[in-house]
Amino acid sequence: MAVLVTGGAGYIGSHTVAELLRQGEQVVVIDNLSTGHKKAIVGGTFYQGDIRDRHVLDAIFRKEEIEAVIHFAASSLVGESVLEPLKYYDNNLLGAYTLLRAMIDHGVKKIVCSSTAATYGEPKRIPVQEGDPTEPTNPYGETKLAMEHMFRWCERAYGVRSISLRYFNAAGAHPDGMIGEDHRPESHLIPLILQVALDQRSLIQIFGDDFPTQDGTCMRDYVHVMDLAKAHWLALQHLRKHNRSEVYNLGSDIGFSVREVVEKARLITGHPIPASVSPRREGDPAIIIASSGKARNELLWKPAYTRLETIIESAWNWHKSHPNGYSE
Ligand SMILES: NC(=O)c1ccc[n+]([C@@H]2O[C@H](COP(=O)([O-])OP(=O)(O)OC[C@H]3O[C@@H](n4cnc5c(N)ncnc54)[C@H](O)[C@@H]3O)[C@@H](O)[C@H]2O)c1
Ligand SMILES: O=c1ccn([C@@H]2O[C@H](COP(=O)(O)OP(=O)(O)O[C@H]3O[C@H](CO)[C@@H](O)[C@H](O)[C@H]3O)[C@@H](O)[C@H]2O)c(=O)[nH]1
Repeated sequence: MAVLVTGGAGYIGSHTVAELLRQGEQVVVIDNLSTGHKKAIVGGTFYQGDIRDRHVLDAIFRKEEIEAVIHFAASSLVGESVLEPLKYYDNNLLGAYTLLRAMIDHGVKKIVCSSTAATYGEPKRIPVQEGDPTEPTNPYGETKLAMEHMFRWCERAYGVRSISLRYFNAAGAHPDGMIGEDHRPESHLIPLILQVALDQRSLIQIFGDDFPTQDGTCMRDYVHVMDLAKAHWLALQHLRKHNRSEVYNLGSDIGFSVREVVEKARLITGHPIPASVSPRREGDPAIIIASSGKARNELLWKPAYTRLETIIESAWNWHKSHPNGYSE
């Protein structure tokens, strides 16, 4: 039996495929390569296709023996989602719906899916726990929350069990140096900062310094992509053993401001990394920091790369050795 990974050519998906293969799982990947890279798929059987295309899904479910699905395929940029909300309803909600419908029709009843800290919006308390209010401040978080709810309703009606993993800010790269982050255009803070360190950009723009935080810049919880990958395998094991739906936060449980991230990157790269302050980016909450105690207790998740220095160093190793990402 195989695990179907949607979005396995993407950043977090490709690291999870590597981890699943290391654990001895059979892997099948579906990806439309809209933001992913064929070179990032380190093994398994690859189908190039769109999860909103029922014919492709039917062909995969008929041909492969799929036991469970790990679902990454989505659009995931906060700023873009404010400018193009319908793209998010289409890809994230219609995508999840079409996938779920196909799973049900083919008798596949386990799914681990990528959710996000953006489901909380501006958290009511820090660190944020899974039972806290979810009030997204952007369409991206809204569509991921709707996806979570859809899975929960389908548990009762069709017996589908889901684990939704709400990741905080993914960063870092595989220690082997074979895969890493390559988004085009890049919009995430750490890779953008490292592009400045590689002299590919002249400066990093800090989106707002008037937030209610210690230095006025947004605070985020950065979690290593290898730790996220491991959590997916643990979640799959949990579903196999307990057959129960759950939601888990996945973060390092420590917050760093944008200025602190820039400062740490200066120390690690030895580059001055010029920065300038520009207006706030719409949809950005001031502070998001996880409480990941539930995942640590129930999934026995033990993140190995929790220090921000280690996370930035690992990303820096990838960017230095692949200055043009997968294009080389
Ligand atoms: N990167 C983060 O910090 C972060 C944080 C929280 C949640 N997430 C979630 O994790 C998941 C993966 O994020 P990522 O950073 O690896 O993104 P990514 O863009 O690198 O990966 C997404 C992959 O899905 C594919 N894809 C997109 N739409 C598709 C479709 N309709 N059919 C088939 N393939 C499709 C893309 O080609 C890409 O390979 C997303 O669901 C995202 O919302 C990411
Ligand atoms: O050039 C930049 C880019 C980002 N930021 C700031 O840096 C922080 C992190 O931004 P970014 O790396 O774009 O991540 P987020 O917008 O926090 O979103 C990420 O983290 C979320 C979970 O917290 C996920 O849901 C999203 O998919 C993922 O893109 C935010 O405060 C941004 O305003 C800047 O100041 N300048």
